[in-house]
Amino acid sequence: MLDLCPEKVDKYEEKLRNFYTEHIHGDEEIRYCLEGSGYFDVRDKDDRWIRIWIKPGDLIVLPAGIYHRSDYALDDREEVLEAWYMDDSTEDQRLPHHREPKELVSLDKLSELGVLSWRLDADNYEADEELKKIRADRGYSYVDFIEVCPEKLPNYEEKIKNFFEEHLHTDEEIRYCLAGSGYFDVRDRNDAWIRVWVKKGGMIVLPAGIYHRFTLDSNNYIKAMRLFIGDPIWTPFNRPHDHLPARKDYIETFVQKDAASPAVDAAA
Ligand SMILES: CSCCC(=O)/C(O)=C/O
Ligand SMILES: [Fe+2]
Ligand code: NI
Repeated sequence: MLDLCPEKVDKYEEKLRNFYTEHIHGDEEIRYCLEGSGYFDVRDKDDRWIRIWIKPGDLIVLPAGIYHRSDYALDDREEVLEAWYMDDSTEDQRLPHHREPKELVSLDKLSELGVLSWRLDADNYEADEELKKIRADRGYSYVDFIEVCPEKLPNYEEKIKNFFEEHLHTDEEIRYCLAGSGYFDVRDRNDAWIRVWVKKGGMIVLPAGIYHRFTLDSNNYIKAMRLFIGDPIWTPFNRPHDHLPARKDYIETFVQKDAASPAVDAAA
């Protein structure tokens, strides 16, 4: 019997984190919910998450070998933002490119690279008080919208190609996904690619000076809000542009500062 609450379980937070880390077992996982509720997430054959809500009286059997995780009270950003280390394959950029076995990266680890994230209510972005507060706190005075698909984006092919060229900006890149999804790839401290999957409701900030790129995923569509402090500058500086002050500042703030920490080092 497992009574999962902070009062009754030792190292409650750590347990929750472990439950929520994607994993498999060699045997069936059988759970019967007596009180409270929780989520079991399982992967479908296309590697998408299916969320199952279990409530009192529900019995669930996960077969041996299925990738899954369970969520009882966790950071709900992870429903719309996932990150992992990429493999080295040059196959279709719109595929997930997980390593084998998968190496997931937590949102806390991303924040150590300066990549910030929120989960917001994308169906209510016009009246959303949380978005208003983020904008006020961070000075995001400018807003526009971009839809990445051949019908809506002028010079679609050229733009798609440019987005996927590794580059940096001299200002933050702030994107809030209102529909669809896409991959923002960022370099870690060892220059390994971390793929950040941003889905509807996910908002990310890439700090000035971080090398990154963007691609659609296999759903081939994203609608995003673009935010900016003041008048927007979208100029990408393709790698290498290491002499730019924004790059030097990034290195000083997020690479050298914690160089001894293995937290977001691919080699760790
Ligand atoms: C979904 S926004 C398109 C990508 C973009 O604007 C950019 O700058 C990528 O680095
Ligand atoms: Fe960019
Ligand atoms: Ni399990």
